[in-house]
Amino acid sequence: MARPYRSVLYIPAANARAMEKAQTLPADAIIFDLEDAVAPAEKAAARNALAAALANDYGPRARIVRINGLATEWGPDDARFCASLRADAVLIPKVDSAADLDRVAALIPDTPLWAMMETPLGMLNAAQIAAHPRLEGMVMGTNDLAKELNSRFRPDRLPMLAGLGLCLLAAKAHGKVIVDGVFNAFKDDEGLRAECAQGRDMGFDGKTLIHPAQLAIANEAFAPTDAEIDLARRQIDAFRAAEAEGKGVAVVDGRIVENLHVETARKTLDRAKAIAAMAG
Ligand SMILES: CC(C)(COP(=O)(O)OP(=O)(O)OC[C@H]1O[C@@H](n2cnc3c(N)ncnc32)[C@H](O)[C@@H]1OP(=O)(O)O)[C@@H](O)C(=O)NCCC(=O)NCCSC(=O)C[C@H](O)C(=O)O
Ligand SMILES: [Mg+2]
Repeated sequence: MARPYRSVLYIPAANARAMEKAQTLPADAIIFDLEDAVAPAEKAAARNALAAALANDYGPRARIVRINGLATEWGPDDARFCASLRADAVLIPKVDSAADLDRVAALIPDTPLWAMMETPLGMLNAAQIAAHPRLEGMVMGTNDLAKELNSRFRPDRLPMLAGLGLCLLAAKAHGKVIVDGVFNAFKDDEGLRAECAQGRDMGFDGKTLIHPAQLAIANEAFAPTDAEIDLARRQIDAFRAAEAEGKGVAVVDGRIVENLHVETARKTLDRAKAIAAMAG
């Protein structure tokens, strides 16, 4: 992973103050939202505010712009606007199939694309969406998915697990970034911490967030712990020593270490390095 996506903060592009504030917030990435967080009457003004904001310096934070769907009255203008914008990626909402990506790719020839995974059809077509050559990342849209499923919000996210799993498998199969959905109760730190831990355990790269108060929790949850970094170093050293003795297996803390574990250990160290680089 070239850069971390532990914390991916949504900001309504109509909110100039929040966009200014984000230049110094400890977010790995920012989603400047032209879609659901912007009222219909503010769509055009939000585009102008966003163009002005993106002239500013967001440092190492990835700048992702979420457009409206092409089938809406604002989508085509958003796409044309993004074609001339210096953003790191364009995020397309409610992607049902790879054909949805083709349509946006034709209007935005250069910028990497990301897909909101938030419809039942999108879940079922996750593999073809993840395989799209212009796609760089996926974002779970668990609010829209819950709406489409008519499911209830539960702390264990049982109704979401099939969709989360399908998208994770698709993203990992094609080497794409995948970020978990938002936690709506932005004043409930314990609830957020538990949901971040679940997302990290499942294999997500990070979590989308709606408020700056959520950043520290996500950054901690999706970073390797000191214990994981220490273990990774010891596994690499032990395996190297075993190899020097002509063995293919080492033992660390009573557990076997093989080639595949060394690969995971190297990824852990790379991830820690990328996170340290974010801090400057
Ligand atoms: C949820 C909010 C409406 C709360 O706003 P507010 O009441 O203004 O919060 P605070 O007073 O606590 O704000 C304190 C300061 O922090 C700044 N702030 C607030 N939110 C953000 C933000 N997202 N990014 C950057 N800065 C932010 C305020 O400006 C205050 O600053 P200061 O003036 O210095 O005190 C609000 O947080 C909000 O609008 N959040 C984003 C909502 C959003 O983007 N929703 C759409 C994305 S979620 C989604 O669509 C998911 C998906 O599609 C799905 O289907 O699941
Ligand atoms: Mg949504």
